[in-house]
Amino acid sequence: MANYSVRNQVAIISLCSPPVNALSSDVRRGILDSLKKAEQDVKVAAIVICGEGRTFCVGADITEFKSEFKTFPNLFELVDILESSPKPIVAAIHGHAFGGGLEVALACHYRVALSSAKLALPEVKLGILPGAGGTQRLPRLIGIDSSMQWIAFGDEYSAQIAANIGIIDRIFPSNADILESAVQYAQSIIGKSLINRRVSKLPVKDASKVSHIMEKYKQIVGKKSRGAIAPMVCLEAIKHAALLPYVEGMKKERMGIEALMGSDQSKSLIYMFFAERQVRNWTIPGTGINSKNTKPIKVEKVAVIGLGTMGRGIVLSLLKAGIKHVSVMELNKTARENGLLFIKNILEGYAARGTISETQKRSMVDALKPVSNFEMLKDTDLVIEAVFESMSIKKDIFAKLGQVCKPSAVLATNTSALDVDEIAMVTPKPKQVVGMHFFAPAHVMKLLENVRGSKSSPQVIATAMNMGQRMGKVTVLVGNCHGFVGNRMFRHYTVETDFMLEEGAYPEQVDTVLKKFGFAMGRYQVGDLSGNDIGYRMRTKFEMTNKQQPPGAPERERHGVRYCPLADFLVESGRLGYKSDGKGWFRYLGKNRELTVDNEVTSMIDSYRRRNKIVPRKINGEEIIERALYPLINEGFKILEEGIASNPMEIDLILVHGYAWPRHTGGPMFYAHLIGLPKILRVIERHWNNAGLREPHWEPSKMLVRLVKNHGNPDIMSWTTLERETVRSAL
Ligand SMILES: CC/C=C\CC(=O)SCCNC(=O)CCNC(=O)[C@H](O)C(C)(C)COP(=O)(O)OP(=O)(O)OC[C@H]1O[C@@H](n2cnc3c(N)ncnc32)[C@H](O)[C@@H]1OP(=O)(O)O
Repeated sequence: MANYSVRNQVAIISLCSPPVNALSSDVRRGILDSLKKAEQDVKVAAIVICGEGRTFCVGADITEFKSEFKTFPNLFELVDILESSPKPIVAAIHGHAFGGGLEVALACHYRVALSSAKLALPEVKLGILPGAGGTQRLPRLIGIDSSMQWIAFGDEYSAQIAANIGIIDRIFPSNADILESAVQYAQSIIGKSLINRRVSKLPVKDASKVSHIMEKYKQIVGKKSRGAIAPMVCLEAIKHAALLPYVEGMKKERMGIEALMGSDQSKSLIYMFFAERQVRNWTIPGTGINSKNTKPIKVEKVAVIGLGTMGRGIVLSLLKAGIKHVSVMELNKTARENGLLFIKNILEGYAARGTISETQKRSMVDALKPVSNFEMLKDTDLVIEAVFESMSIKKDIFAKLGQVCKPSAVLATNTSALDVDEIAMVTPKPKQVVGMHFFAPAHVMKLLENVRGSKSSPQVIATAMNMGQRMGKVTVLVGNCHGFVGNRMFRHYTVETDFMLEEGAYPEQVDTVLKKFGFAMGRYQVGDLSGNDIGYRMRTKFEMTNKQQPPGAPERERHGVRYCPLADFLVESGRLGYKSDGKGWFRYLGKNRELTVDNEVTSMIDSYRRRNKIVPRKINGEEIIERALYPLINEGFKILEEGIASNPMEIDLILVHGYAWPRHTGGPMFYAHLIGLPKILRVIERHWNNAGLREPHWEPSKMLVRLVKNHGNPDIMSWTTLERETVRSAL
């Protein structure tokens, strides 16, 4: 709803829909009714629209998208009504003016804001476009170029930046009373002509350059938002602002939003939006323990052990989260010095770019406390171990931590696959131990996969979850198993793509198909970037690599299971990827490290096929997608079945934020839901029937089988409940 009052000739319409004043049908109706009152009241000479509570307005109510066009006034009707008001309207912005909220502001005749306010048209991130005149009004205020930048990427901007380019007319200090300031501002413009204040009537300044600007953004969008439809539709709509009169441009905008709203990509992105919020409410399956009934312990002092790539990133994440005491322990002198230098340089960079102030930078540097022995960690609240991935080294460290740390200290390991329970058992209090699996570089990557050991106490889990949220991470709680959720699922992707190389595909073909699907890089380029030796080291642990096999051992089999040694050959011939002189699955040439196909790799694959009498066959894009992605989805169902993840959203967040799975498909589980579970199962069963135990990753998940058998293609939100009911009724 919207509240209405009048103060000294100024009518105040305040949006009131906690927590973020989304423009639900009630709020839109409230604005319209209040506007009518203000227009009819002869004592009112100007109008202020503001938001109650913490924010101005975050835009359309996403939960009402299905009925957005049905109830009067919808948003695009409302903005035109506002702009045509004969009385001047001032938008008073604090907090956020996002999406439809900014579009309402653009329809007002003046916009004032607190310096702390943030503005954005982020609709593209929901797979739609600003459908309430945003694509037509913004170019008339700030030009085509800036509008494309704002709308096609949906990023937020400070009120000051918005003022610099002409969106905001007056900025007030962040501690000012926004309503009071806006009312005074409104009084100052009473009686002024509105002729140049109706944005839809203004010309687009750089309209003549539209084709050139459009080309520039098409290129950027093509690279940055691979496979996403909405950014291109946004660009098209903005182009129409330059080429058509406002009314015609609005028709095009409307066609754009009608095409996008309800599309699979938009559904996926909205699902992601809610998943990122839902995941804060963690739960331990089957126990009744959850974020609502468990409190974290207070964490003031944190320690990080190990200053390698992971440790450095974790320290930076802690500093950014405002932790005022971060002990860092690295016994290797060179690694310690390099690590500290790296951290300080990054902080310098943040300060130089204005991401943090000089004062903040100084206090972050002051918070760093290098320590040289375990004794010095005795009053630390949380220790995060980030040393080399070796069980014996980690056990050594945890045994020492168990002796010196206070009993309430939370002891976390940043392992990416090792058994958290085994590590915990060397301490006197295994319930204090938890996994905190960061992703490299930890100060950049948004994902934190927290691992609950079988003994981890609820309070310890709550502390790790809370710390992740303080660091601004998408923090997902998972159970303890080899590789946890992400690495466990992703392994099948690499295994199966390598099988396709054996059978007839080439790395460039596989990567092209995966990039078309939406991955920023294909499986083989990723291998080259992160280093093909990482997987090799892992396979070495299980004695699987080519070199470890005795003479005469079958080349394509390990422990009775199908195996492809091509990745081993690559590493054993020194092709680790970017870092080995630009040689990996591909060759990276020149200053820009241009990716090129390398005949040496092609020959290696060809001769391997000949040696093993494999007759290559044509593998099409559909097969590549199914075989690369469906085993991973199958594993996702096994993870749900085992209670390693509590719901599909958690799995999707992990794959999207940690493994660059394209966000606009909603993650593997949502993608499966869009494709339809019966089809997914059919393909999995076909492979399983052909390969059997030689390819165990194709063994269908029992949960998937049960869901399809009992419910066909149930809604993703009901999967875990239906599974629980089925299992319970079978007992
Ligand atoms: C014709 C179509 C025309 C226009 C289309 C649009 O306007 S589409 C909407 C465009 N706006 C957005 O995409 C903004 C989405 N919201 C955000 O990005 C963040 O909420 C924001 C504004 C940065 C604030 O972040 P903060 O961390 O402060 O809050 P949080 O995200 O936790 O949100 C609090 C609760 O509000 C719910 N919510 C937020 N935005 C909306 C929305 N637009 N519609 C409905 N609900 C919204 C959010 O889910 C949180 O709910 P909770 O139950 O507490 O988890």
